[in-house]
Amino acid sequence: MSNTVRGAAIEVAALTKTYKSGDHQVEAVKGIDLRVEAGQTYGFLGPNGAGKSTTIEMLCTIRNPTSGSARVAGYDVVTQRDQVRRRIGLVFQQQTLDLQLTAEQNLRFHADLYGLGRADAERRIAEVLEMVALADRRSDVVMKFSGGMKRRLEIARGLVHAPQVLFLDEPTIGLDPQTRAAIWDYLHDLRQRTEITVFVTTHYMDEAEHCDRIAIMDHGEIAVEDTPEALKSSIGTDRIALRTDDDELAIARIRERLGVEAGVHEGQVTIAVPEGAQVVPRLFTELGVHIHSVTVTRPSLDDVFMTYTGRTIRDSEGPQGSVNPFAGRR
Ligand SMILES: Nc1ncnc2c1ncn2[C@@H]1O[C@H](COP(=O)(O)OP(=O)(O)OP(=O)(O)O)[C@@H](O)[C@H]1O
Repeated sequence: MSNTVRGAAIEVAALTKTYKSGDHQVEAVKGIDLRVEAGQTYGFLGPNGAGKSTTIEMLCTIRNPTSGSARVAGYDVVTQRDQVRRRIGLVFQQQTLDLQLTAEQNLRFHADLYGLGRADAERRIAEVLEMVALADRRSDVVMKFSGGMKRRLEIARGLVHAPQVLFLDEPTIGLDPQTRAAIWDYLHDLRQRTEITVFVTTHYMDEAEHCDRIAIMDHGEIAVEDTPEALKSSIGTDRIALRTDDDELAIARIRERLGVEAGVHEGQVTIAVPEGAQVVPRLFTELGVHIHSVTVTRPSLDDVFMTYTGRTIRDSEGPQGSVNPFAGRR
């Protein structure tokens, strides 16, 4: 099977999904448009409940759209489901390996499902095991593997049938930083060696930096879509985070004296201003509260996320959001 798709690997137009939940309806996806070029690594971000899983499930033909259309690897996800399925690889959050089988047996089982001939299967299995640095563990039962090794094997399995588009839903969730970094190394390597398109959801903003483009979804809509660099430049402000003796008073004074809205994020009073370093002296003279520490940072993808969703990605995992210092900037 050729690994090359010309033009768009994923094309989505006015895609919607409405769930019926008891006597009311949930509009999980509200008419989104997306285009992912072949060969790109595309990051799909958003707070919990934004509609990411629903979207990815529609793209993978697991769920039918309510309306609109989506083409993956050139085929329609509803009317050409089998063609789509043959050309995509899936690595979802749930662990789906057979722990009693060896690494190689798990991959062979998958190769059989996709109808790969014996010679092709052997070649691909050797290649993908090499790619995720598990070649020397091919004969070990998966039960003996660490969390990171299992994840790598899941990725290898998603690649056995040489898909044109690989869908990764939170591929590094719960892994330690070294293993996360290693998995991204494998993904980069994969991109160098093949023309695969990778569509990935993540809660880790540092990982989103690896993507060629990012879409941030919120409340069933695409809030913004661009390259990581362009998104960061679009913010145009620095972020100041303060530890104080009295956050409430600090927030009130910042509003009163500086005319800026502040919020508490991850335990720090946070504001967004154009030239952060120039504002710091005023904080000390005008707030009248004891300031333990101040940090000024240039815009990061965390700030981008906060600007467009009103939450940090870590806040968004909690039960409630918090005040958005970047509010009104969209
Ligand atoms: N089977 C379902 N029936 C009814 N409502 C659903 C169903 N699946 C999801 N939803 C609702 O649709 C909305 C979007 O959910 P979805 O799981 O797609 O979001 P998400 O961005 O993937 O979130 P997470 O990061 O938590 O996985 C939510 O309001 C959710 O409660």
